[in-house]
Amino acid sequence: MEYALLQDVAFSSAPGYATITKLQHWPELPVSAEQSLVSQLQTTLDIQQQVNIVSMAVGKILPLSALQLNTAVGEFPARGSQVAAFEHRSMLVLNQQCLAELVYQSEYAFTPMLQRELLLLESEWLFSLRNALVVARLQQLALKDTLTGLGNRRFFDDAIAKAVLLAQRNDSSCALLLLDLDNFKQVNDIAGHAAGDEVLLTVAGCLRDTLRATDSLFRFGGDEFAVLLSGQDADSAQLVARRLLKVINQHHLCQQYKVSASAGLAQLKPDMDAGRLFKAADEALYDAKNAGKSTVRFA
Ligand SMILES: Nc1nc2c(ncn2[C@@H]2O[C@H](COP(=O)(O)OP(=O)(O)OP(=O)(O)O)[C@@H](O)[C@H]2O)c(=O)[nH]1
Repeated sequence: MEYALLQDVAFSSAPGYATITKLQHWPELPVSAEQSLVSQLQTTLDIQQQVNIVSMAVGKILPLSALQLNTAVGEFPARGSQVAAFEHRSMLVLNQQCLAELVYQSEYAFTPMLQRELLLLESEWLFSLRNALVVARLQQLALKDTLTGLGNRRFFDDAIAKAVLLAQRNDSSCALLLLDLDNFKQVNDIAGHAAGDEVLLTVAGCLRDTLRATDSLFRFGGDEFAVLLSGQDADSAQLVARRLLKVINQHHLCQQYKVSASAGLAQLKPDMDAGRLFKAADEALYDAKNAGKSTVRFA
């Protein structure tokens, strides 16, 4: 079970450099200096914390300016990292599986002897890192729609609650757009489930390409999608909604299958909580469907 999941965490491509921040803010770690690196790493399954532990250990070998772990589940710079003159990259491999890439930066050159020391240190990390990657991957999977990779309903429930709280605290805008495809069922009925999946992937692609923040996109299952808009995007939500519908409705695959999208849009008002915002958008979507589909209605 564990090893099958590991296929998922395989590092497929080497990401680029990450943004790095200042050295003096490196935090104190809640582990004693006497503990071995392995036992320190075993205290946490959090990748970021493991990176911070390793960066402290590397700091005892050489004056380190930056450390970043690049994985299939994200990039993890050690807090306090800053760009330096010399860089050394190392692939972390366990049982012939590439777990991650580790990027070191220092104002001092990485001599062959230093590289050997770093290799020894890396070897102490591999099992803890493998376990942390599996956990991170499972957490990601639990929040993602398997077909499109968009956030799922569980992710959405959490995200809308946070977005509403944030908007209320900052006195900023927040809007919710609910989309439902029109005539989607017939794609499955006429062209088969695979063609239906292709249409759903196409719509997800249209949403991704049209919107900036992909983490505000969700699929609830079936042919229902949600878009959470915050700040300036929420202020121009009507424009965004019309643009999204246009992109979907004009896509050649949607036209081929005569699929379009209907949408309901609601803006957060002072007396609303997340539940009421959702209800308002849902009612607007219902109105859009009743109005003959392929249109957007505003709450
Ligand atoms: N291909 C595919 N179909 C799915 C998936 N999930 C749900 N469906 C199908 O999506 C359809 C959604 O039904 P409806 O929303 O009633 O279909 P519709 O034709 O768009 O109805 P209107 O919204 O009234 O236009 C059902 O036939 C489901 O079986 C999926 O992951 N892949």
